[in-house]
Amino acid sequence: MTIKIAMIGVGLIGGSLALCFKGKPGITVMGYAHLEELKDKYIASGVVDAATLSLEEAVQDADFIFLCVPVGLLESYFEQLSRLPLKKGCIITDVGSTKASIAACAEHIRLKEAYFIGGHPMAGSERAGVDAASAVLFENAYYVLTPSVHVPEEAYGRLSELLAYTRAQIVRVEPLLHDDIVGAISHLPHVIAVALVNQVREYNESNPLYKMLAAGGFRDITRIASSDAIVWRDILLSNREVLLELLKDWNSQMLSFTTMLEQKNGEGIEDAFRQAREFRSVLPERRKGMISPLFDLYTDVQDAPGMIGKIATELGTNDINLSNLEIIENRVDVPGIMRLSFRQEEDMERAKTLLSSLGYQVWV
Ligand SMILES: NC(=O)c1ccc[n+]([C@@H]2O[C@H](COP(=O)([O-])OP(=O)(O)OC[C@H]3O[C@@H](n4cnc5c(N)ncnc54)[C@H](O)[C@@H]3O)[C@@H](O)[C@H]2O)c1
Ligand SMILES: O=C(O)C(=O)C[C@]1(C(=O)O)C=C[C@@H](O)C=C1
Repeated sequence: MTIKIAMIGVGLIGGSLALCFKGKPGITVMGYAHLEELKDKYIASGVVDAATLSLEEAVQDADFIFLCVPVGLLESYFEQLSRLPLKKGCIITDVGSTKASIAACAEHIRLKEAYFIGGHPMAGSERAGVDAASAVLFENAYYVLTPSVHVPEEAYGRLSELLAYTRAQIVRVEPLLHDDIVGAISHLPHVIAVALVNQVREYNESNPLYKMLAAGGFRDITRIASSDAIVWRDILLSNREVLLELLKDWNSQMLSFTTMLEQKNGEGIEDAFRQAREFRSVLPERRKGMISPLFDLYTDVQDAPGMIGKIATELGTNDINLSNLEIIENRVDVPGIMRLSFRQEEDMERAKTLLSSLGYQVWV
């Protein structure tokens, strides 16, 4: 039996899903591109089996259709699909970071022979486009599905079964609840990161020392400020009402810090840090693999040509799986100058033993 999957939008998320499915038994992945140059790029990058500029051709006889475009385009694509001949029992799903608006749209435009199941993989990155796609992006991440009451269990089961290729863990959530929660843990943090970077950017205009001294703390909290402008414009506008409430609460949090500082309330500040640390320490372990390697090792290496290659070769020769290697430009917050990241703790331990035995100073 063959399964045809149509990916509408083959960027970071669509491309990563395509990579999870492509080459699996009986599966063919067809990408839809709205621009000629993208069609060629999707094919050249090897992320899909085939690509087309025709939406009709992309979805013809498809068993699954994934809408992986910015949230602001979801409803228009859903509407176009509802007018096209689709295979009986076809499942349309999306990956949008908000779920209420597309759920309402699917409620309004009832499909005849197909089913809609909203989806949202809780993994991503600040990068965009097919070049950023990765087959391991969703590994161990949660993948939210928001089926309406009209979706038969059989269809939900078929989609869940396909998504097993992502190695993500499926979780079922109501669309409105999804938007409340994801608003707080994803959308608000993006707003805060962007606002913070822009605040510092303005200070930096009068003194470039700001940029120069920006260390780990600033980088840690602002990575997501580099996210794609169009994707995030759409997410924020789609979850506007939730965000307006969240921002009110955020302003209260800021006001509380202002008051504590005005009143020199050290105890209050300590409490705030302690409570935050306690809550953060019980968050589930970092789940996704691509940009958040689990086990980091730091080593001090001489600034000499070939050092990186030498270390990488030693690890490779000893069958130690290195996930990422980074030269740290700013050393204030970490002990070494090279960060080696491993997906397996065992690999990290073996690397530590090996590099120590070769005379490198190593910190975990
Ligand atoms: N970035 C993340 O971390 C993340 C995580 C989970 C879900 N999402 C959601 O995934 C969806 C895609 O985001 P992404 O991060 O993959 O963005 P992306 O920019 O990497 O990919 C978007 C894709 O849509 C295509 N596209 C743009 N306009 C189009 C149009 N008019 N018609 C057809 N295709 C068009 C782009 O060419 C690109 O291939 C969004 O809905 C986003 O909310 C993003
Ligand atoms: O890790 C990141 O860079 C992300 O922004 C991923 C992230 C998030 O906020 O956690 C962003 C958007 C999503 O819809 C899901 C996940």
